[in-house]
Amino acid sequence: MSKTLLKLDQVNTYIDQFHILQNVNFEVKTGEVTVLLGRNGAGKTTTLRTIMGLNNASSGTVTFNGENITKLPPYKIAKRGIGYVPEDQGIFYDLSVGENMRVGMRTEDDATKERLEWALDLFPDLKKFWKKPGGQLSGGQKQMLSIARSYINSNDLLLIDEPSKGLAPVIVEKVIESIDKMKEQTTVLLVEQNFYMASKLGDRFYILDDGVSVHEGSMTELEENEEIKRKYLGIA
Ligand SMILES: Nc1ncnc2c1ncn2[C@@H]1O[C@H](COP(=O)(O)OP(=O)(O)OP(=O)(O)O)[C@@H](O)[C@H]1O
Repeated sequence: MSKTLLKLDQVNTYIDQFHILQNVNFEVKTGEVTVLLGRNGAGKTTTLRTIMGLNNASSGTVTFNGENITKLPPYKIAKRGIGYVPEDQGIFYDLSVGENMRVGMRTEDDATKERLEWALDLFPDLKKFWKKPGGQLSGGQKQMLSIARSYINSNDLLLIDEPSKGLAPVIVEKVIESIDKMKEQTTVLLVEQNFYMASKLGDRFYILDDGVSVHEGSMTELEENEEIKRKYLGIA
């Protein structure tokens, strides 16, 4: 059995007066890709933001690598080894591709440079447009920059929010290929509405419905369960 890297235990998060996450429980195991699924507004992004400390859990515990990180500020959580690729990608539009990468670097040691080389081999467009402003990249290139930037630090866990959003099928394939390569080295928690991508990459799944974790299991079990797919994901 692989080790639990991240655990959410009875997590509740409010945004203003709205009770968004309601006793959310789930685990991410080292070396796996865990996919968080659910309809629009189910609370997937809020879950990632709560893990990163960008939304505060009002009760419950987030444990990472055996440490309670629930009350830590976001920069400390990032330093513990969690990379975040937000839904809006978080690109600095006026900075070049190279500057966006350097801003994201925790250190510039040899290991980081090696990871940067690896990421640029994976996404040759980033090398090609190294000096181009981030704002001028295509949607797919911005997604690649955001993923590559999270990868160059030595993180134990990457949180990736809907990487397929707005991308053409051919670019979705490219993003799948890149996450597939990254998962050999980093554990991933993926939020994804594109079931094709989720099933290609995922080992385990959790479904959120109205802020409540309602189902979990192996991705193979979900692929075969037409009822759950229809009820919570609106497919099949
Ligand atoms: N800043 C905010 N202020 C008020 N309500 C918010 C805010 N951010 C999120 N919400 C609400 O929280 C709920 C969960 O939103 P969240 O973005 O986590 O869902 P999601 O599952 O990621 O949805 P999607 O798949 O559409 O991105 C929604 O009802 C949303 O309207």
